[in-house]
Amino acid sequence: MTAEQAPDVRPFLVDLRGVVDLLSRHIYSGPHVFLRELIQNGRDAITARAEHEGRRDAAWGVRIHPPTSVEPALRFEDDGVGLTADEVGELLATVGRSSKRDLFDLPRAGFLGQFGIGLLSCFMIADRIVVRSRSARGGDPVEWVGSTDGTFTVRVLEGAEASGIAVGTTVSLVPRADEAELCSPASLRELARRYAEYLPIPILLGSGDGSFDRIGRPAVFALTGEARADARDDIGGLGREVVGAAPFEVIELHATATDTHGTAFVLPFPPTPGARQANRVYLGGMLVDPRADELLPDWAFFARAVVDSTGLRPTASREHLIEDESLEATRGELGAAIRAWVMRLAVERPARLAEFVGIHHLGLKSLLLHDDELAGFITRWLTVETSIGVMTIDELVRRHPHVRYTETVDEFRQIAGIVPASRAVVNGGYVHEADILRRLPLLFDGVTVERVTVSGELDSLDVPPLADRAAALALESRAGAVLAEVGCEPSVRRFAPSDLASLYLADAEVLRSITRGAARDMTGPLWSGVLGRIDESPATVAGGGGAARAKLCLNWDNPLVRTLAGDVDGAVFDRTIRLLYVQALLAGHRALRARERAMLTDALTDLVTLSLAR
Ligand SMILES: Nc1ncnc2c1ncn2[C@@H]1O[C@H](COP(=O)(O)OP(=O)(O)OP(=O)(O)O)[C@@H](O)[C@H]1O
Repeated sequence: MTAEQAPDVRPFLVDLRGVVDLLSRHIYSGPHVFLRELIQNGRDAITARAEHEGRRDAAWGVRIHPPTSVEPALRFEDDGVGLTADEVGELLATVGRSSKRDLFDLPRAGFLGQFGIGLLSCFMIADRIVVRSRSARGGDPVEWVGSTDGTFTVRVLEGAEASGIAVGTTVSLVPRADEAELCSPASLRELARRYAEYLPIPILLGSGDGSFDRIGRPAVFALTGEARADARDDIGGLGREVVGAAPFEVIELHATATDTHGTAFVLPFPPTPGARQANRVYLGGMLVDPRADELLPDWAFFARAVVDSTGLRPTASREHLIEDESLEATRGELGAAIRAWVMRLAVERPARLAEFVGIHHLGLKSLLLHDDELAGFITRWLTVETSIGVMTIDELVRRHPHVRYTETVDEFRQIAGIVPASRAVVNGGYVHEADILRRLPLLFDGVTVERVTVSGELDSLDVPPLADRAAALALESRAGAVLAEVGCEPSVRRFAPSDLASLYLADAEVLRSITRGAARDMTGPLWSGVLGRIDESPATVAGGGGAARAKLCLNWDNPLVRTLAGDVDGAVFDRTIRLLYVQALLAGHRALRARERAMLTDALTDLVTLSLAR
């Protein structure tokens, strides 16, 4: 070939068997979608006929005839615009060719199809597709027969064969034995309902005796204005179906950007952790995605939406939405509607908002950290655990404008046991809790927050009265000698209730260091060395790990502790202190180390022996 010779331009050759395999295995989720594609083609053909004739007949629809013992083919009839002989060759026999794109190759408004592959999905259940059609534009009817081997025939029907064929199209296919179940009346009904129950055209399922069952119901979820108000009960009923229980609330949704209308149902229970949003999306009344999780913003985890749209775009499989600008804009508008509902609830029905927050508090907590405006409305209705009981943040800041909180659940448990009601402390140990508490000064005028620690609270406990100070100090030093072996330091204080003799208290870092110590005892030399170095590191020592020790807080108001401060026999004193130590550990839900278990057994045995000897 010389440089001047025109290149030999040739089209790609397509092996239809490969295309069918591609569609069935990699594009569509399964063979059942063939019915959706047929219904969609019928619906588009009716739209095209209405355009062509300038009128729409309400009776135009689609009729599905399930296979019978007499007639093994599934027949699918529509009253659409039909096809001429030329169109059949052009549109049905060319993979990827569609009449539903405009001059600029964009999807035509009002039409559901656009990719020019839908009809091929029928090859997933049958080896031959027979299409008979009469065009509304005139001419004789035509028959197109396509096979999985990639061949097709076209013939014009005349005379007796043509008589009785009305304007519209009939697709016939004999399902392969392995797909026969899919074409049973029950399965066809289920599929037609799933995909097309909201299509605004008659969809009739033949029962075999010439009668038809109409499938479909009004798309109440997409109604607006007065019609919506009239359909309140039906919308509530749909909500029960979607949510599995009566929805907490029903919110009207609109997104003008994509002509999307629908309803969000607020869950009456918290969603399971990690659950997807599962919103139902219809395009032009046909189901696209029953579990779309990209329709609403992530934060709207408490709602399940059902919407119908003409502006959102489906993927080629028509089973998902394309993540594009229009979906983003829609998400924004629908999110704004849900947010507006929350705000309205706060102003108009605060008690109901409190109920909502009570149900969804876990998820809402993470949301509030990122949304100041919502936080302003919702935070006060969140409940928190405090040392004087569970209460709303509203009540907390009214009773204690200076909010004292702990960073961990462990610290909270320890502190809650010793602080008086006037110095209530809030448990900030649950997920997001401390972050929310720290933001309270920004949300409420005059509120301040303070993080409290175990050692700080211990320091603020009352000391014994002046007259008893010497005896208390002597008790501390005598008990200190006993507890040195377990690295614990006694501290004599006064706290309620007085029948509580001792408390084991330790800051978070001290507890971590104790855990590392226990691990060191159990692991080999390598880990032992690593864990040891953590305790010796400057950061740990500075943080208290090296110097700070766990405290056994002895209650000066307790009669046993007072007795111990008196003239008690050395052996009895030692054993009693050890028992108080172990008892405090157990009461604080601390795991006993080997040496503490031994301490418990020995102390009990010794005390019993001593008392028997007397
Ligand atoms: N029942 C029908 N009546 C009239 N024309 C039809 C019918 N079914 C298919 N066609 C014509 O055949 C073309 C190809 O149909 P096909 O279902 O393969 O793709 P599509 O509907 O255009 O797009 P999609 O792949 O998105 O469904 C259609 O664009 C339409 O012009």
